[in-house]
Amino acid sequence: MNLYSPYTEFNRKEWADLKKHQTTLPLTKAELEQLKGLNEEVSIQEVEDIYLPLTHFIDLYAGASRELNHLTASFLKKEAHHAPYIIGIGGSVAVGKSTTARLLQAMLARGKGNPKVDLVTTDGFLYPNAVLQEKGIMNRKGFPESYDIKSLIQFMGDVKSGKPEVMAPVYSHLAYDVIAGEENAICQPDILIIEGINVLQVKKETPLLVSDFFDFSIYIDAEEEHIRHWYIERFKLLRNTAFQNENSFFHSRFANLEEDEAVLTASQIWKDINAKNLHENILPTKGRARLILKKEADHSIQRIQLRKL
Ligand SMILES: Nc1ncnc2c1ncn2[C@@H]1O[C@H](COP(=O)(O)OP(=O)(O)O)[C@@H](O)[C@H]1O
Ligand SMILES: CC(C)(COP(=O)(O)O)[C@@H](O)C(=O)NCCC(=O)O
Repeated sequence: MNLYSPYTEFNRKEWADLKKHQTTLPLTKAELEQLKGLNEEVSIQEVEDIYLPLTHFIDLYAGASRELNHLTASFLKKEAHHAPYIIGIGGSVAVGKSTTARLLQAMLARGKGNPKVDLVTTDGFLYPNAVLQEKGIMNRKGFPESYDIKSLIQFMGDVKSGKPEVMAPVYSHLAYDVIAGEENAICQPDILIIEGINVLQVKKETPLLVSDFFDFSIYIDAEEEHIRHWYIERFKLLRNTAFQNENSFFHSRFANLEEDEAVLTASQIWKDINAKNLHENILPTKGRARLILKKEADHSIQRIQLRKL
């Protein structure tokens, strides 16, 4: 007997067949290049097969959610306030969350009525390095205790309740730290995408969860061996690019590593930090996502699972 699964599963072709006929691609190849992260592969075919049906589906959901807000307000004899449609994107370090988030942002913004779509990453809510050092958890960056989860939940609540301007702190991968005094203003977007490894986590210390504010959620999935490989390849690329910048936190540590040393270093960081975090805190949240996108070794999405309930 097959166990009940809360997900309906599609292979790539089945999913691609769901796209509306005669839809023109909202992105050019050049724009796609700009949105791609380091060591990420996304083809125009991927946009057509995966992201076009996905954008259409989210558009439908967002429209229905706006309608529901109006119905609820009318029932309560209140004015409907501006509540953004919030999409959470989770998954491992180096799985390609930021590429998916940027692609969705660009495509949703080109949809009917040209909605205002903002994107925030949860790394801005990491404690600054000085605080992590004080707490003795500098090697736990990305683990639940390294985030100021209360500020993140306050931020989500303020955005969802339609505050005219909510400030999001900014993280720099170059400085490997939150940038003191730098913030992005989030001003009543129609859609907010929030991306980060921790967005689907259940933390007992706070009565509310980040995901309580989500209208839709996506988990980017792949076999660990692929993600590990992507992490190491990206580290090798960073050694020749970002780490060469003298302002990079990693400049003095990693810029002059030989190739084999770089592979060893990246493998060690993966094993000690990111793989541990994946097993303990990220993978267990997969089943909480509305949609799971499973990537193969070439980064292409080949399996899509959509929650039935
Ligand atoms: N040390 C680094 N220096 C510069 N950029 C980095 C560094 N580490 C990660 N990045 C970039 O930061 C972004 C987020 O990376 P990550 O948190 O691993 O999530 P994902 O790969 O799932 O988007 C990616 O675009 C990646 O290329
Ligand atoms: C900053 C991150 C924790 C990701 O943060 P996110 O935006 O997912 O909240 C991650 O990219 C990271 O730096 N991890 C620490 C180990 C490492 O340097 O790979």
